[in-house]
Amino acid sequence: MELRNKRIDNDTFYKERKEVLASWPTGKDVNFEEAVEFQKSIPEEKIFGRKLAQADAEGRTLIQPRAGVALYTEHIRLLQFLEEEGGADLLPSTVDSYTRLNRYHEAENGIIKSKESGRSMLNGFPIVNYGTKICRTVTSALKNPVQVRHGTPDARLLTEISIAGGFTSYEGGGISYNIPYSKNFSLEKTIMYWQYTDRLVGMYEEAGVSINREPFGPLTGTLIPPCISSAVAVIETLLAAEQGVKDITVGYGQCGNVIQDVAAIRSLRELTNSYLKEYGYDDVRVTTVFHQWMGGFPQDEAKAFGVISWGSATAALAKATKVIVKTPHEAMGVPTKEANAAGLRATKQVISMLRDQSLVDIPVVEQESDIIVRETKCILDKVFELGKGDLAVGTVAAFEAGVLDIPFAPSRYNAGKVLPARDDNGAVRILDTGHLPFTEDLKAFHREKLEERSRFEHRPVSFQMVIDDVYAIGKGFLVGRP
Ligand SMILES: CC[C@H]1O[C@@H](n2cnc3c(N)ncnc32)[C@H](O)[C@@H]1O
Repeated sequence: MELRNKRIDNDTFYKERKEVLASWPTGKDVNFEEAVEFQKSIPEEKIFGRKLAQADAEGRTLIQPRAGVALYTEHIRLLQFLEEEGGADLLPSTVDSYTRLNRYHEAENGIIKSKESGRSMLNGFPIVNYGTKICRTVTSALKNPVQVRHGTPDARLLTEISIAGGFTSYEGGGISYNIPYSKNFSLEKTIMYWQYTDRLVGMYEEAGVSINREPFGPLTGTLIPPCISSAVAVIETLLAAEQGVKDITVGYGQCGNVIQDVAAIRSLRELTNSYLKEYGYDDVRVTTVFHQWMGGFPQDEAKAFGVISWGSATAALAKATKVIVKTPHEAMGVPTKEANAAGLRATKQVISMLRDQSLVDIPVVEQESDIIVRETKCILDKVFELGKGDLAVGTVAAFEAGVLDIPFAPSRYNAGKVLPARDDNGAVRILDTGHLPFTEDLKAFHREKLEERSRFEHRPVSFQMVIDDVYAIGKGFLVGRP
């Protein structure tokens, strides 16, 4: 089948679905009509998109951790602890790395070793191996809505079992779970795999079951200019909407300059709504998610709480619908449930104290937001042009041409020519625009911002600034000063 941004027809979908459900034994337990009935039996307060919509309407920021362990009994205990002791408003199930690569045999071994050793030998929850019934045991044991978080280029079977298993939200996308995560995975293939995922969500929507979808905003989490993460988020939103998805949360990873971060959330919401409207998807609900600092973390737990609180404050001041919470064990690896709950409590404390304040409409944020909107439109207009109007085809062509280019991404399909560096206030600017289709005035804006830093530091604008900014975090700073 050729790549096209077109709703997958039923015959094609059902033919592919047979192969997908046969790709691991637990796939045979998935029955769409039965799963629809199960999803309809889930209480209102556990429907992910409903809770997001309510918070958005009230201008509140919900808190959500990442969490996942190998044994499902332990996973239930972990998630119950995070909602009881951590105060999580929304729950995750972070999937293990083997499952993300469709290596279910190794995930199976991980479960066995975990049972033998009494500790989690996987870095997440292996949804495919457990299958529908056990997933329902997990999701039914919790008070709050539960979302599947992962990083899977071919997530078709994972989607089937996740939704049948009672999860009411699903993260990821054909670009955001490929380019930042994989080296050799064909972008064309992952876009098509994620069209399958979104078509399945669309079919649940048509059957009266609303599943929230969340493209992965942070991408590589390293100095990502807001216009690049916004362009990817809008593309994945439009591709999902074409398949019938009606409930979308677009995301962004904290970069560190508060004005720019607040502007990034403001412009992301504006861009997503305007592009949905422009392309005729008038009935898609849009919310936003802010990811706390995705860069390196200090080992010292008190310092880590400082980073967590800073991300919490920015999320609150940006009026993000939800914030993804880090833990004081971030520098070490998979956190204990206690550390995870502590990160949540610190976050809720800051979010609550700042709930009556906002920076969204202050002039400097509006100015920064306008820049991001103009930059993102330059990119997206070129993507549509390269695709001769077809967004999916245009996306593949845009990566080939370097029009879409994600800094520090491992994928061979990524040009890797765009070089970001921080300006004198720590905002992420673009030192080398590569093949980004920016207008001259936008290029001049970035050059001038970096010249300001150059004058302050008495050194030329150079690649050394990029290196210094990457290493600055480890020294507890944002801007890598000489
Ligand atoms: C996107 C990367 C983020 O996911 C986090 N992460 C990955 N696996 C788990 C896990 N199993 N439990 C908690 N956090 C996790 C990791 O610490 C990092 O902050």
